[in-house]
Amino acid sequence: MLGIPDEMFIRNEKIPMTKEEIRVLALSKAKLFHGAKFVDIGSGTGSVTVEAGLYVGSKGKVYAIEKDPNAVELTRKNVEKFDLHNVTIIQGESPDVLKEIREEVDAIFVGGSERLEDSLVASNEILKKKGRIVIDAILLETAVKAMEVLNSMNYNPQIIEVIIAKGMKTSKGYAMLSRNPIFIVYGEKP
Ligand SMILES: C[S@@+](CC[C@H](N)C(=O)[O-])C[C@H]1O[C@@H](n2cnc3c(N)ncnc32)[C@H](O)[C@@H]1O
Repeated sequence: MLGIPDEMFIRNEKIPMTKEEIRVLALSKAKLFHGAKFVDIGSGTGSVTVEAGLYVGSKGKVYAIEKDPNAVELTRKNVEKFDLHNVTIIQGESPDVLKEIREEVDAIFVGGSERLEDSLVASNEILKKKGRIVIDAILLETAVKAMEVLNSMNYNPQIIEVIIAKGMKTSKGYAMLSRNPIFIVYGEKP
């Protein structure tokens, strides 16, 4: 079951989190399954890592890659909070540290888009055939770049724009608060 409420994670206002509804969509586009091997590039708070770790279960595996030491610590705390034992946290920058993953994986999520093109090209090296890459982008330029690179690798990329508002209870009723509009780009390795 996907969709852990955001409130259940330990958070840090300086580290932006992929929101609950976006995680559900992104991981469904990744075609995650029980036993899958998954990579989270730019794990930040660890919300996607935790969600994926719970979903793939004890026979699956999650690699969380994060360059910011504070975010690495936060990922570690959330992995511990959810008592996960199938997560390997790798501190460092993608694509440099992707070579530390010495097996093929089923899906890769890119939530940290610095050095995007190089990360996607290196991701292709460790992804199984028919495996999926999913990129979460706030900027239009990031989404366009992701589409271009996936196209050049024959991944037949798709893109969706997600606009969600969540109800917040006030004294007068529910106010619908906007979640950041976001692009999700995804494609499958031929
Ligand atoms: C939007 S935030 C985190 C989103 C994360 N999915 C979450 O739910 O918390 C993006 C993170 O990616 C990291 N990042 C960006 N580019 C990266 C790269 N090339 N390699 C590793 N980490 C990266 C940043 O340090 C930041 O913590």
